[in-house]
Formats: sequence, structure tokens, C-alpha cells
Amino acid sequence: MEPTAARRPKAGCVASATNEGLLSNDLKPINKECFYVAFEEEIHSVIVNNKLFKPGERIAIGASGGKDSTVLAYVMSELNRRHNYGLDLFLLSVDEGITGYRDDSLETVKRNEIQYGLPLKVVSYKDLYGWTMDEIVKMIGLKNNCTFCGVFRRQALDRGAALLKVDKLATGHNADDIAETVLLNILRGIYSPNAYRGFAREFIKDLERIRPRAILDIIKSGEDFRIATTTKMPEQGTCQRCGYISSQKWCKACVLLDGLNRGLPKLGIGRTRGVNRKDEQPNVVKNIQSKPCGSLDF
Ligand SMILES: Nc1ncnc2c1ncn2[C@@H]1O[C@H](COP(=O)(O)OP(=O)(O)OP(=O)(O)O)[C@@H](O)[C@H]1O
Repeated sequence: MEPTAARRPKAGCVASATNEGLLSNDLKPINKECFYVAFEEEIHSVIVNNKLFKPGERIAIGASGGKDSTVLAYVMSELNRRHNYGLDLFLLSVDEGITGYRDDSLETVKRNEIQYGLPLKVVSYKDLYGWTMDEIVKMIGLKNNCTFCGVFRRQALDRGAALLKVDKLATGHNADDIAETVLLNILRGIYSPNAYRGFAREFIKDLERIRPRAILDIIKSGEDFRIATTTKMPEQGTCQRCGYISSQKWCKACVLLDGLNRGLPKLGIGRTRGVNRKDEQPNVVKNIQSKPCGSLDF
């Protein structure tokens, strides 16, 4: 997608989004230019029909420099202008401190800042937690570092959003990501946290190859789940340590950070549910009665 071109719907483009994908009104696959128009207008109708934003709101766009959030930043700024949403948009990036990876993609975000004229705020793990991911990997190795990365990123986005005083945060999570989360939540209920993560992604890709709509069907199934009225739901509160969102006394980020700072980084990893099982719980988790803050998968 050419990022700076302001694309206005063209008179000849009559394509629309259907359940079977993007088609022209004579049900032929659409060309590139009309695809862009249909794609953007489909997003516009989702925004309008679901009343996602109100005029005057401040919105942060989680900008990783990857393809999904780059498209999100482009489409949000374009639709805001085209349809006069009246939103104040910002780019929010988390620098995890991964040499050769995030430093490169942050360069893309800096280009987006200029191309779309959106103010950029970068928050770093080093500033927020005192550790870069490179330093964490040195301590814990390659096996469990994704837990730190995902949990810290989720909270870093909250913290960045608070610094920017935004009303909402938009992320570029796509249908594959949501379908994967639905499957993982089922597998976690049956097996254990983090089990089958790689399998779930591969399985979704295999299904998509056979039948692209399978992704949307999995999402629909997830939306249709009903939680038994007898199930006790976690209550949203704040972490007693850092003050950020948590359903437990300490949020997962503080549990992990505590382990890191004590030189025992594995303490906070793994299933922290069932705190009463002595054989399963490291001391730190028992002491602070920690349970997971929720699914923190990005
Ligand atoms: N370092 C980051 N800084 C800001 N936002 C992020 C960061 N990492 C992820 N996000 C947000 O979470 C979304 C999903 O991230 P994920 O890691 O699953 O990458 P992805 O699906 O490949 O998306 P992208 O192509 O945008 O990187 C991103 O689109 C972005 O909005």
C-alpha cells in the first residue's frame, strides 16, 4: 500500500465487502485499486456501525513498525480525514530493547510519523522496567523469554496510553491473531498455559489454506461462547505494586519483574493459578497470591 497517497473512492470502483471476500458488484474478483477502496470503506462501516469512536477523542495507535499496524496507522489517518471523525491520533511504540529487530522497525514508525503527520511516543522496557529484552534473554535464555516480552508489552502499551492521556488504544491485531486466541483459550482450559501456541498458529494456517473462511468461523465460535452463570469471573482492579490494571494483588508484570530483580527469573513463569498447590508454586507467587492478569498475548 502506498502510504502517502490520499485515496478517494473512485467513481468506477463499485466493489463491496461480502461474506465471501472483496468482490465487484458483478461478483468478479476486484482489481488492486478497487480493493483498496473496498477495504478502507469496509473498515469505515465497521467503525460507524459499532460506534467505535466519538468526535474529539484521543486515540493511540499501537505502532510496531510491522505490516498490520502500519496499515492501521495509514487507514486510521486516512479515514479520519476523509470522513471527518474529528479524532486526535497518536502513534505509540514500545521499544523492547531487541537489537537488530525493534530498533529497525522503530525506524519504520519514525517514517510513518512524518508521512502521516501523527505525533509519536516511544516507551521503552529499559525506562519502564529497568531491563531490555536483550538483558532478560541473557538471564533467562531463549526458552521462556516470550512470556516476559508479551506481558511487559501489554502493560507498556497501557502505560504509554496513560502518558498520552488517550481515550482508546487501537492495535493491528488481525483475524488470524483472534482465531489463535480463541483456540489457545480452549487448549489452555484443557491443557496448560502456553501449551500448543505454535501448534495453534500452524493449525490455523493449514485450515486457511483449505478454506479461508475457517478463520472467521473460529472467531464466530469464540464470540458465541457463553460463560456459565456459576463461573466466578476475575474482577478488574489495580496492582498494589505498580497501580496498573490487574485482577490480582500483584499484576503479572510485577511478578515477573520481582523474579528478575531477585535473580530468580523463572519464579513468575508458568501457570500461577491454583496458588494453594504447594508443589506447583514458587515462594514468590505464594507470597503475593498472584494469578494471571489475563491473556497477554501480544
Ligand atoms: N512494540 C510494539 N509497539 C507498539 N505496538 C505494538 C508493538 N508490538 C505489537 N504492537 C501492537 O500489537 C499488534 C499485534 O502485534 P503482533 O506482535 O501480533 O504483530 P503482527 O500481527 O505481526 O502486527 P504488526 O505487523 O503490526 O507487527 C500490532 O499490530 C500493534 O498494534
